[in-house]
Amino acid sequence: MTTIIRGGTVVNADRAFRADVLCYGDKIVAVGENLEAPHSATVVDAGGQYVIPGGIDTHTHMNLPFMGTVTQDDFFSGTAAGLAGGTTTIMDFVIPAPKQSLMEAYHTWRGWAQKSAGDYTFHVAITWWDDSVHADMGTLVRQHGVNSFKHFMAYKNAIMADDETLVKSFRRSLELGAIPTVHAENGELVFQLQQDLLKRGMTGPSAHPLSRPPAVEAEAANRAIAIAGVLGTPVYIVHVSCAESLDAIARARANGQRVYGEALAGHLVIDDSVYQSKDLEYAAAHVMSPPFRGKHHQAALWHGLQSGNLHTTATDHCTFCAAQKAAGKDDFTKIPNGCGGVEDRMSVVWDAGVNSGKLTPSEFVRVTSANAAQIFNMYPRKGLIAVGSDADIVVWDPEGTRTISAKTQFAKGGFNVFEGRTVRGIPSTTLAAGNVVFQRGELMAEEGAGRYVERPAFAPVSAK
Ligand SMILES: NC(=O)NCCC(=O)O
Ligand SMILES: [Zn+2]
Ligand SMILES: [Zn+2]
Repeated sequence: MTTIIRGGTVVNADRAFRADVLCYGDKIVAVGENLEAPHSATVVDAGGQYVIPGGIDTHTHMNLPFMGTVTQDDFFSGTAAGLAGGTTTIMDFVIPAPKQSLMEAYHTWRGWAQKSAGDYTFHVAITWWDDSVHADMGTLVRQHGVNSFKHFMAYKNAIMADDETLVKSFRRSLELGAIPTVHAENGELVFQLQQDLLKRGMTGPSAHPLSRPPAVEAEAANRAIAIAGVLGTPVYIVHVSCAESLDAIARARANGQRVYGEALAGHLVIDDSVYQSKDLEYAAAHVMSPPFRGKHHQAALWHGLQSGNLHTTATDHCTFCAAQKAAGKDDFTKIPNGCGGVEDRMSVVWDAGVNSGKLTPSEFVRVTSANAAQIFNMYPRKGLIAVGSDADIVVWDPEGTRTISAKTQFAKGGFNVFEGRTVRGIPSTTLAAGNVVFQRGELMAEEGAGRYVERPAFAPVSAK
C-alpha cells in the first residue's frame, strides 16, 4: 500500500522542514518537496500541520496482573488507545513473579501481546536472582531482542529487587550490552511508613502520598545511580516525580555518568491536591507510585525536560476501574497502584509544553519519541521521519482541540486523570506501519496488526 502525506512541515528532533512523505508498505520511501506518487496512493493532506514521528511511550502496563487484580486495558485496547493519541509504539514490562523463570514470563507476555494493534517491545523485570536469571538474561538479549532490564526498588514482599539483585543484574546488563532501569523508591521505607500511618488510623487514600515522600524516591534514585557508577553501567530512572530525584540525575550527569530520566505526563501537570478530595473514589483513582507531587516538583520536571536531564515522556499506563480500586477502601495500601494516559500523553505534553513555549516542536519530538528510540536502540527505525524508517507517522494539528474525558476515550477503566482538560494540539491522522489507523476521531485499529520490536544489544555480545 502506498500513502503520500502532502503539504506538511516534517518535524524531527534535529530540525523542521517543508516536505511530502511517501510511504510504501511499512516504510518511508521518500521525503522531499513535491513528490510524485502513483494514482492509486492514499493521499493525506497535512496542509498547515506538522508531520512527526509516531510517539513512543516508554512505560506502559497492559494486561498486568498486579496487587491481586489485572489491569482493564489489554494489549489491544491499550495500544489502540495509544494510536488514537499518536503513540505508535509502547514499551511494556514483562514482570516475572519471584522465583518464576524469566523465559516463562517472557513467553506469557508475548502471548498476551499478540493482540496488539500498535508496535510493542518489552523491558524485562528482574525480581529475584539465581543462576537461571543470569542465564535467561543472556538468552533474552541474544535471542529475543531485549536490551533493557527493570528493577523495582519498591513493592516489598512482592516484586522488590534487593541490593544483591540490583548489583548482580546491573553487572550482568553491562556484560550483555543492556541498560538497567529502575523504579526508584525505597521499598522498606515505604512499607514502614505505611504501617505507621495505618496504626495512626490513616487508612484512606490521602495517606498514600505520605507513605511515599520525595526523600523515599530520592534515596533510591541516589542508590541506583551510585551502584551504576561503581559498576560503570548506564542507568535509566523511570517515572521521576520529584525535584530531589532530578537533582540526583543532574549531579551524576554533571560528573560524567550516563544516567537517563523519564517523566510521566501525569506528573507534569497533576498535583497532589487530588488526594485531598472528599470523594474517596476520585482520590483512590489517582493512587499511583510515585504519587502526584506538589507544584514545585512539576516545575522542576519541566526544567528537567528543557535542560536535557530528563529525556523521555511516558504514562505508566496501568488502568484499574473503580471496583478494583475499592479493594483498598479500608486500607490505602491495598488500592491497586496505577493510572492511565496512553491516549493523552502526546496532546498533554504538547499543550502544556509547546503551547506554553517550554518546548519547541523539535524538542517535543525529542522527548516523545526520538530520545526513547535512541536510548533503547530502536533508532532510526523509530523516532525519525526519514527514508528507511518505519512509516509510523502522526499528522499533528497544532490548532485542533479536544476536551479529554473518560466518556469519550478509547482506553478502558472508566476514569481519566486528565478529565476536563482541553488540549490544543491533537493528531489528525495516525499511520502505523504505513496504515492509516486513526483519522479525525475515527479509530481503525486492527487487533493483531502490531509487531514485536526487537532491540539489539548496545555492544558486541561476548559474555557467556
Ligand atoms: N506506577 C504504578 O503505580 N503502577 C504501575 C507499576 C509501577 O510502575 O510502579
Ligand atoms: Zn513503577
Ligand atoms: Zn510502571
